[in-house]
Amino acid sequence: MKNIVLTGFMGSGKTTIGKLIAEKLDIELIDTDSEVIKELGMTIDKIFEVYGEKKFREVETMVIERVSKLENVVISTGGGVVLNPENVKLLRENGVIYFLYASAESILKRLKDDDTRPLLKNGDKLSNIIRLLNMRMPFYKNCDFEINTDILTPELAAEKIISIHLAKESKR
Ligand SMILES: Nc1ncnc2c1ncn2[C@@H]1O[C@H](COP(=O)(O)OP(=O)(O)O)[C@@H](O)[C@H]1O
Ligand SMILES: O=C(O)C1=C[C@@H](OP(=O)(O)O)[C@@H](O)[C@H](O)C1
Repeated sequence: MKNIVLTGFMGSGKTTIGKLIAEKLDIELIDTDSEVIKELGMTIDKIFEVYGEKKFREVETMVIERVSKLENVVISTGGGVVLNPENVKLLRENGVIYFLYASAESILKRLKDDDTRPLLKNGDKLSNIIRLLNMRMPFYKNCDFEINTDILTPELAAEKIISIHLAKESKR
């Protein structure tokens, strides 16, 4: 089976929905943020503080080079992965890319009390979300399928992705 690759903004539900899909299909879940954390031995927040975003992106691409060679897995990516066309190209080789849409208001609600996302830390959270979301939308829209998480629970979003994916697989 081709990999199920989840993309979308911070708080769009990639980790939550990725876990549900992996459980339901009984396949492995790879989380690129967790792989970067393992690689550098510190939290994402600390990586940004100590090494800066550029180094984080380099290691993130190194991780994607490795995990995109796998098959039959769910890959939950960091929200900035789609910004590098090389990452998208690699992930598409063995996978189908699902964009999890969430509005700025939903993202704010979900991440209101979260302080683990360094890009949302300085300044007003909603302004940061709107600015980044607008800038990134063309990159997210370039994915293969869009799932609106504003109107679906994680459970229903997982089921929808599975049904699209299995239907696509049966036609291969
Ligand atoms: N479809 C959804 N509806 C409501 N809340 C959601 C949904 N998807 C995720 N959440 C909540 O949003 C928060 C962030 O989700 P998470 O899976 O960590 O996002 P990501 O991995 O994309 O950054 C979690 O508290 C999660 O329970
Ligand atoms: O959007 C981004 O640029 C980032 C999203 C984060 O992952 P989540 O989308 O899982 O929060 C993490 O990779 C890092 O903080 C950068």
